[in-house]
Amino acid sequence: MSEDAVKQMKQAVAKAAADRVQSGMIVGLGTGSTTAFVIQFLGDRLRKGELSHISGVPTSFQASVLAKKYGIPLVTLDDVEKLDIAIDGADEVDPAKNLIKGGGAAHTREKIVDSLADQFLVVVDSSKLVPKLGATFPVPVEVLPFAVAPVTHALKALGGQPELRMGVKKDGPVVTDQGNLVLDVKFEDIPNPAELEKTINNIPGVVENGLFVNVADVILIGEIVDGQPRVREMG
Ligand SMILES: O=C[C@H](O)[C@H](O)[C@H](O)COP(=O)(O)O
Repeated sequence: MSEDAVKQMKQAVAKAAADRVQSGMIVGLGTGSTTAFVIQFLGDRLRKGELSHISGVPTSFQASVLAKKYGIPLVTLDDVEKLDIAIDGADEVDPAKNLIKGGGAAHTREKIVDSLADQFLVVVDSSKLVPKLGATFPVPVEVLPFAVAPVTHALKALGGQPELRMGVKKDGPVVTDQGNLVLDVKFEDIPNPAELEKTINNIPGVVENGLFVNVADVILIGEIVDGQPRVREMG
């Protein structure tokens, strides 16, 4: 699939998601290349007067910067108890609507914000659909720097192959918005994602992992059909 085709799929699904937001809503703003388009489209709708009085809860520094750029007023979790909708991307989606997230190291805040929404809407291009979680993507695990060694041992004991995520255009490891590190853990098989999500989070020193089980309400998929971008909802 060409880069241009992937961009078209992301834009199509992002527009469909932004069109579902209504005036007055409190909206969780996800992180990543797909949700960057969502934030841009929400800004466009505000500017055109199609939408008014929305507030965004950003899931990362990136989302916050983009929301400010596109004129979306922001609130924090100190200001609101719940959200009307959260729109977020994913790295993998299985047929049961379970996800792997955290390719941008933002999964900790994303899980908090996404789980507080009345509706958690996931936006992906068709390349993210997998028959089973873990097929193409490792599970990102945010870890306190102090605990990287013991958490690495514990993840190996669970059958995973953890690798410290390294920076691009920055020497040394990726540091999350919370000041922690990320271990990307490849598992040969994830027979029970719900159980693995809980087991990993139970390791002392783990802040949060990127398995999102039973949290997504709606999955919108951008795809190319007969050369044209199209959006469908996972049944
Ligand atoms: O940490 C990042 C997030 O979980 C993203 O939502 C996820 O990595 C998908 O990003 P993208 O839309 O860029 O593929």
